[in-house]
Amino acid sequence: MQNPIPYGDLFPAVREASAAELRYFSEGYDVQIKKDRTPVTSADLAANKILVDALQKLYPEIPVVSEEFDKPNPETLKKAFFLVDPLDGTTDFISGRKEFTVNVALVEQGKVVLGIVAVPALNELYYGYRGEAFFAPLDDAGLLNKRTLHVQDRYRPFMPGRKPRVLVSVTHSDSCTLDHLRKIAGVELPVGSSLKFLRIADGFANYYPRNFSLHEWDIAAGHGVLKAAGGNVYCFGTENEVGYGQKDFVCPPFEAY
Ligand SMILES: Nc1ncnc2c1ncn2[C@@H]1O[C@H](COP(=O)(O)O)[C@@H](OP(=O)(O)O)[C@H]1O
Ligand SMILES: [Mg+2]
Repeated sequence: MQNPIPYGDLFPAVREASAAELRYFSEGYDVQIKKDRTPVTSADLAANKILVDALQKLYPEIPVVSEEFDKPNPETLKKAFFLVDPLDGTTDFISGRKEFTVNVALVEQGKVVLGIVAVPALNELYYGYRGEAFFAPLDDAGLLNKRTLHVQDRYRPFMPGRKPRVLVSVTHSDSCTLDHLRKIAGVELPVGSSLKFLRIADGFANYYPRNFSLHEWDIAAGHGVLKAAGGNVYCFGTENEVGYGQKDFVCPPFEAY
């Protein structure tokens, strides 16, 4: 295990990136379509610059991988690296929905150890590091009103007699996840972005299956918070925790609970 990281030093940059996104959200922004045919806005790029600059200044020895920045060969990232998604839920953002997030995770030896997720338009900040997770209002700069997050419900997939509260994407669906949701027959709760992981950590829901590959930056920070709160994210249909630094930063289908 590496030395503990003073992750609180990152909160000012997370707040600054959040404030920038809110300005674009209310005042307008440009949208471009990337090579992978997903959208990126001027808000994604502005937040990305704030976060990447801060990470490189604060922790010059730790490489940064970001959806909107650098995607080195994962094999060069043996020890530790940051995974950043400056604006997860870009489609929600463009639709005027408030469920978009700022995401920073730290991966050590292939496992997520730190997750920081801000939800600018809902004034929420979640963070978790090595077994301790917290919620605080995002504008509570002194963290005077932080509270501990700990999952209460030990739900596991297909528990007999249980009808889970299941998180589903608002904007993306795929046939494999839809088939699985039909089998589960739970109460479906549409929530945008990486906020879904936090809605398990805060007890609103208990299960988030995705039988489809996303990118590691989409899930790492939410995973970090959920894991520190006592939950976890597993490769779909297994009890193996999702790891990071895989080829092209593509993560496997997963279940969070
Ligand atoms: N079918 C799909 N194709 C491409 N990207 C997808 C996808 N489904 C989900 N994603 C990615 O997953 C992220 C969260 O989506 P969701 O709200 O559906 O959980 C989005 O990240 P970004 O907004 O950072 O691009 C989106 O790009
Ligand atoms: Mg994303």
